Amino acid sequence: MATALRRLAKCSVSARLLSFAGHSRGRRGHFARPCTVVAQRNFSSASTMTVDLDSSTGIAVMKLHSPPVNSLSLDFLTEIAISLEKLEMNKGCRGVVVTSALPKIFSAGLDILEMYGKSPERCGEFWRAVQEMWLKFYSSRLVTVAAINGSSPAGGCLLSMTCDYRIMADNPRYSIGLNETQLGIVAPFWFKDTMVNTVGHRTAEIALQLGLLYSPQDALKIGMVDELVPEEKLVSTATEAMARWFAIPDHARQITKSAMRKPTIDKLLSARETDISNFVSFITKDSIQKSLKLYLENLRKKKA
Ligand SMILES: CC/C=C\C/C=C\C/C=C\CCC/C=C/C(=O)SCCNC(=O)CCNC(=O)[C@H](O)C(C)(C)COP(=O)(O)OP(=O)(O)OC[C@H]1O[C@@H](n2cnc3c(N)ncnc32)[C@H](O)[C@@H]1OP(=O)(O)O
Repeated sequence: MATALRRLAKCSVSARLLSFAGHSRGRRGHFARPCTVVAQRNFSSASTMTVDLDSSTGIAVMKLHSPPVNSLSLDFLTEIAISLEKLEMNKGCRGVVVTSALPKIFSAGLDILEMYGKSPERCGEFWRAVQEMWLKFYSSRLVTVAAINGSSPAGGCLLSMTCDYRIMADNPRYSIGLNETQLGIVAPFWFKDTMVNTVGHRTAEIALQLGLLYSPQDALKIGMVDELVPEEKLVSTATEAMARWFAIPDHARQITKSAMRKPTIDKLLSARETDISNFVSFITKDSIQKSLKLYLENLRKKKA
């Protein structure tokens, strides 16, 4: 623990985030390199991720480790966003591979327990963290590659779709997609926009309404993921893929990325508070709370 805190302090950064979308604020500095950041929930619980930056390649690997299913709670979302921000501020870092340290699951999506039985204030705080994570990843100056080594429903799929490139383990037991409607909830406009930007309007229309979860093969067919590989080759393939992106001058790639994504980012930035109040009033409705309760019960029954 003491070692982890010391490493965290050593890696602490303070630089203005080089964000071409212009919405992020930060501090100036750099990591000691090579560097392992062990993010600690409340600085006292088990680690929720590791971030290893290889200073010789400029590639960081962010491994999510929040058992049992990497569900995205307020704390975990905040850790993820802060970790990306630290990498952004490190001039030695050019790209990040996001993957899971858990077997069979990339991320189970947003933590349903953050949306069930919580006060409106807490729901609002949670939703702001979801927005923040999306904004940071979608606008990142870094090359971002998702190495999807397990199932990735809803918010997990969203996280992967914020990346520049997605490689998934070719295992028919895994699935990926925005399945919100299956829970009786609705993917907000910026989840929808990210999906449309990834797979196109018609495919997104069908997938979102039906809350479809795709096998890796089907996800490849619709363009939700870009490549399938055997699981053991996932991280090495991601590192190789990164080389193609690194071959392009950073400024040209970043400006192009911004041109592609800025309208979608600006849409959320200009409606952030309204989006939070829409979420809070939607999620705290009795009928929606009942749907979430039922969904949670079914998850538990499935296990029993
Ligand atoms: C008018 C309105 C207009 C606009 C709307 C405005 C606003 C928008 C409103 C809402 C938007 C919300 C967007 C939501 C996004 C989401 O991400 S919701 C989460 C969706 N996720 C899922 O559906 C995944 C559910 N989980 C699973 O399918 C499986 O757990 C798994 C495939 C991921 C893993 O399977 P297994 O390995 O078999 O593991 P278990 O199922 O046994 O699970 C272990 C343990 O974990 C708990 N759990 C699983 N997922 C979650 C989760 N997402 N959150 C919290 N907890 C989760 C599960 O219940 C088990 O718990 P225990 O039984 O051990 O206590």
